[in-house]
Amino acid sequence: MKMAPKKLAIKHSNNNNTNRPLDINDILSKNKSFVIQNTNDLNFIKPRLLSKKERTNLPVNNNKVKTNNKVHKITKSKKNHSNENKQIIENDKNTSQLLDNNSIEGVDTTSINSIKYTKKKQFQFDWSLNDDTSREVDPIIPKSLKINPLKNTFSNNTINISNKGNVQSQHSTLNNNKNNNKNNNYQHYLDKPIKEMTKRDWSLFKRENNITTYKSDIDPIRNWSDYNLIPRDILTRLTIDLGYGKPTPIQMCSLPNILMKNQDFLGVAKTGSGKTLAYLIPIFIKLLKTPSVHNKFRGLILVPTRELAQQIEVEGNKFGVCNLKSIVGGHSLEQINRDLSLDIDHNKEFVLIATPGRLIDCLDMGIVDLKYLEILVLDEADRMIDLGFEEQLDTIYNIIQKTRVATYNNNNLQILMFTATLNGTNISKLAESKLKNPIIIKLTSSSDKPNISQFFRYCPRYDNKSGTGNQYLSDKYKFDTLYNEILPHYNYPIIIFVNYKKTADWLLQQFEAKEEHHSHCYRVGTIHGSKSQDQRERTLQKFRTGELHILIATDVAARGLDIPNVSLVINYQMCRKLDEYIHRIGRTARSGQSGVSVTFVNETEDGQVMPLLFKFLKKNYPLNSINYDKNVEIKFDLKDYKNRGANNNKNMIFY
Ligand SMILES: Nc1ncnc2c1ncn2[C@@H]1O[C@H](COP(=O)(O)OP(=O)(O)OP(=O)(O)O)[C@@H](O)[C@H]1O
Repeated sequence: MKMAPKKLAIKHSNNNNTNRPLDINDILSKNKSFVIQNTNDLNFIKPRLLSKKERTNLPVNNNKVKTNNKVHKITKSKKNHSNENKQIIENDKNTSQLLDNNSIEGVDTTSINSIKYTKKKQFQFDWSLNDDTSREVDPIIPKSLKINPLKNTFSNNTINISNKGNVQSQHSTLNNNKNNNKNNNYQHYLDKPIKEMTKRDWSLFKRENNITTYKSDIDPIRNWSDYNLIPRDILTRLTIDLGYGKPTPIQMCSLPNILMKNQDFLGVAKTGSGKTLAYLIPIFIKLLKTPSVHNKFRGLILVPTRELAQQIEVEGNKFGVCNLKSIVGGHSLEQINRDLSLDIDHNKEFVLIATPGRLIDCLDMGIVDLKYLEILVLDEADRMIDLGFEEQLDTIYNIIQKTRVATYNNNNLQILMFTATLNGTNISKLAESKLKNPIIIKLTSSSDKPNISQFFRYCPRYDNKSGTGNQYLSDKYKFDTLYNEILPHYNYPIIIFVNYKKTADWLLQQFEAKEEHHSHCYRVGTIHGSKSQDQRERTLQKFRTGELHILIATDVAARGLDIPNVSLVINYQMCRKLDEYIHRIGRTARSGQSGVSVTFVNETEDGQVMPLLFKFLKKNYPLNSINYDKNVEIKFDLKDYKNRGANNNKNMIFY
């Protein structure tokens, strides 16, 4: 119910009756003085009920309501300025009353009452307009949240998020928020200079990047330029030439810890997460910072496979700050000797990359010496143990300890280990025996897993009468499934992993046989241990350049190989170890991309490893990334999986 508004006066304003209600002009023209002459004058100020329709048709009144709503809002939001508010309300009230008193009509007094009510009864929140709880400044909400400015429906409220994850506010509202935050001494941790980061900021930052640290009192870097660790030429190479806007989480941790602590280091991070640069950049910086030892290897990187050694050599030499040289099996010692002196700049420091066996040969023959070694990296350390290199690693380590002279740069040999999978006992044995009081960085939370859709396809083993497996029939079924159902849906490059060299060669023949009858042509190559080193290198090079579409490989290609844009990995034969599976599928979905893996399984051949793998995947990967067909569900008892979000599909579609 509302009191009679003064609008009635307007209604009758043309009335010549002397008793007509006065309108505002009359009142103003009477110099704001109104004297009630007789009781009739009072009639129009008597309260009168109005219908809703009448009320909404009253512009004067509506304006008044707006004014009062405004006052109401101000009252609510400015608790910290209550005196000021009081003043505003009082002013507004006075203004209203002034109008009321002068015009008498046009005032909705309930509005004023409501202000009083608001002030008295309504709960006053303990923040002011200057406090901001929006996403842009909330440290708990990850900054990586992408806001598409084009989809922002609030006009002028555009928010740009740069590819480095920095929020740039373009609208005054957000700028105001920032300014206000400054006034309140509050800044998001990514906007702070690194020195001003608090303990809490660091823990939020680490949580956001899935970083777990042990025995490290050095905070990570957030950008390449933090702590001024990286010299200008390396920085230019990283950001301008390679276009790497910011370090990956493992690089954020490895750089400051390795460079500022001079302590041993163990880094565990998923496949394709940039582990190679996580040790190469610190090596470069360390060797550049300290006095040169001409023509001597000051850095050594040990890797399990030849291909990985050569890949690191190529990647590292792109920086142009050190001479990186690789020595691998399959090359004669004469050739290695020759290669070591080719294409080198004597003003730059030397870093050696090697597989353990060949390195021992070269040390024995005096082709290389490690007297001046300052930093040793064991990349894919667990794989080296799996391949039986443990003894060789010990030999190399002993030679280094014996021959190494204490340089003026550094008395300790700094040892770094990197791996994507922590193969329990083996790696901890190695870490214990080789690393002294290491800093350990783990980036292994489930959200940090590569974005791979993993499919499991049941492929039965066909048995002959004697009950032994009919390899031909089994393989034929798999190949037809692969060729007809899966490959047509994917772009190259594609990698097919097998367990045996003979299976690789057989598969190649099947592809070649198909090409005779089909117009579609896959260019396929194989890589395995029985190929000469030269053949292996040429095949890999062709695959990298796109000359080959499909690479059929044994596990020589499972570790570390970085071939961009691999869309699909096939496990034509499931491997025997969980960590090998992780490394194989890790050839796709590298550096933040997504990918697909398809694994052919049956209970006869994979009965031992698959239950363990499914258990592992359930614990460590998002279940909706696991897909399998009905037979896989039955044979491996995956009902529980389905309930929890994995996808089973009778007619599995692999894309
Ligand atoms: N800071 C970065 N920003 C973007 N891309 C990067 C960055 N650092 C490295 N990369 C790219 O990411 C890809 C994967 O890197 P890398 O081969 O070092 O991975 P990895 O962790 O060693 O993988 P694996 O465990 O399989 O050996 C490479 O193509 C590399 O060039």
